[in-house]
Amino acid sequence: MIEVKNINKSFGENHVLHDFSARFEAGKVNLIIGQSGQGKSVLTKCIVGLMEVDSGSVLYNDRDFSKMKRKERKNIRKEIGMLFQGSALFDSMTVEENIMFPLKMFTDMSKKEMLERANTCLERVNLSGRNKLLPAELSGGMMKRVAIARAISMKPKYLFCDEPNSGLDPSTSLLIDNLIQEITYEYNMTTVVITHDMNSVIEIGDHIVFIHTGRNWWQGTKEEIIKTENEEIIDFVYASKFMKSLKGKLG
Ligand SMILES: Nc1ncnc2c1ncn2[C@@H]1O[C@H](COP(=O)(O)OP(=O)(O)OP(=O)(O)O)[C@@H](O)[C@H]1O
Repeated sequence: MIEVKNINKSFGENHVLHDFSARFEAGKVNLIIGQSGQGKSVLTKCIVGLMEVDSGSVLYNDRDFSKMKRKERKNIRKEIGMLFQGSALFDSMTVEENIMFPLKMFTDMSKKEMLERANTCLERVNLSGRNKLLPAELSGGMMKRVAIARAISMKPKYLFCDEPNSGLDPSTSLLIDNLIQEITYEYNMTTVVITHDMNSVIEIGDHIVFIHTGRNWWQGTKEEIIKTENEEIIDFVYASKFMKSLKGKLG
């Protein structure tokens, strides 16, 4: 579980996060949604320690990240898997080498152990036997699956996904969403997904945090978001007049 308590973050005069608090539970897909520029990326960077908060705290299973020394932070980072926008695979490395990269960096596993782990992860994302392919030989959906395999190679407790569906067609997006959901439940991970994709919200949103003006404006489940009368959410979810006209029918 990750708990964010009263975070404030400013850049000069620009006060981006205002007393932001939220809980992201283990074994759940937690979504952070909101319009552009509302603070989703800044919040996520503060949580994973890529940015320092001005005040407030971030707790990983009750361990206060902001009070930790460098070494302790490093240990927490080993427990975090990251799935970046656009997959961010190393072009010159094969599928297998990409997946083994974090293992080489952060563990003292033998080559044989790393290969075994890479094969297990590849199997989990339905890409068994594709070990020797280069990223250029993969489709966008396959690249994303390799990136997921790499993200879970260290058996993370926490998984962060930044716009996992960007650039994918609707059916491939659904496959990726389902895979993220399945591995979250299977490994009891605390998964945090930043997304603009309403299909993802409806498909996998166990817990949804809607960020608006840098505040935790609304939170709830996928069932609740469809029914809410919160004006800002309605504007976000049903962005067009056409979608607004469907609202009653969907609810
Ligand atoms: N490194 C930075 N230095 C200064 N200001 C920043 C920095 N990073 C973000 N900001 C500001 O913080 C605010 C929130 O940005 P953020 O990237 O978190 O928005 P977002 O909700 O993730 O938007 P998008 O959906 O477009 O990615 C913006 O006003 C942005 O200009």
